[in-house]
Amino acid sequence: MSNPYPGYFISFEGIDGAGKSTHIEAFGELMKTRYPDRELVLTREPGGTVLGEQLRELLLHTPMHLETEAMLMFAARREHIAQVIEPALLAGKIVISDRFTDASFAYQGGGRGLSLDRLNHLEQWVQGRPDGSLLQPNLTILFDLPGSIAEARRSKVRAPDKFEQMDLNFFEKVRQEYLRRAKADPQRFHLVDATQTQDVIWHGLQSLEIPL
Ligand SMILES: Nc1ncnc2c1ncn2[C@@H]1O[C@H](COP(=O)(O)OP(=O)(O)OP(=O)(O)O)[C@@H](O)[C@H]1O
Ligand SMILES: Cc1cn([C@H]2C[C@H](O)[C@@H](COP(=O)(O)O)O2)c(=O)[nH]c1=O
Repeated sequence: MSNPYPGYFISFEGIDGAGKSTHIEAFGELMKTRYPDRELVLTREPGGTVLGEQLRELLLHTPMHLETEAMLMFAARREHIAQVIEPALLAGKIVISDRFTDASFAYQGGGRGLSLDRLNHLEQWVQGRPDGSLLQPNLTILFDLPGSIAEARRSKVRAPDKFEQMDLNFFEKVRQEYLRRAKADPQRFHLVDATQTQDVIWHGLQSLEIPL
């Protein structure tokens, strides 16, 4: 079901190091140029609110039970939706989020092995609307990259957080769950072959049709 909001919601997804952050701001600028009448909200998960950023600190640096981790991801998301995403969409804005619920299915589900049933329940709770539909991005841009290439790219830039310390097998499972979800919902997902050069990827993003 399509979103009933006048705004438009885009999420960027992919395993750590796939190249989302490299492109997200430029993509936001592109949206501003293309749709000057629309305000843009650039945000991220976990995060996007004061509480969400505090939860992000905990989630990225503190070991915890898998179910605690999943519930905190969704708690941060609930706050994000209530304070940022839904008001912006109701006001007709374009929202671009660096990650959303697909990340929970990919990381806590595919990567760590939490049952998809549990995640579906949390998703219903947090994103369910009175008419029974779910708040979902209109478009999800998935940067797909083998874990080994992402690992090499990551190691050049920064000290790893809790997730980035996971091994290749973890990231391959995360990647496969992202790909499974993309295959199950081809209308929402746009798959980017992130092995390509930044220029080629950027060119592809520029020619993406956004039905606004
Ligand atoms: N197409 C590309 N080819 C080669 N290197 C790239 C490409 N895209 C991004 N990089 C480099 O890879 C590194 C990781 O990119 P980036 O930070 O954008 O990944 P990310 O998906 O946002 O990761 P995270 O989710 O962990 O924040 C950066 O050093 C970036 O310059
Ligand atoms: C939303 C969300 C995120 N994660 C993980 C994925 C990443 O490793 C970090 C966020 O770091 P980034 O540099 O901003 O990409 O959090 C997760 O495991 N589950 C989620 O729902």
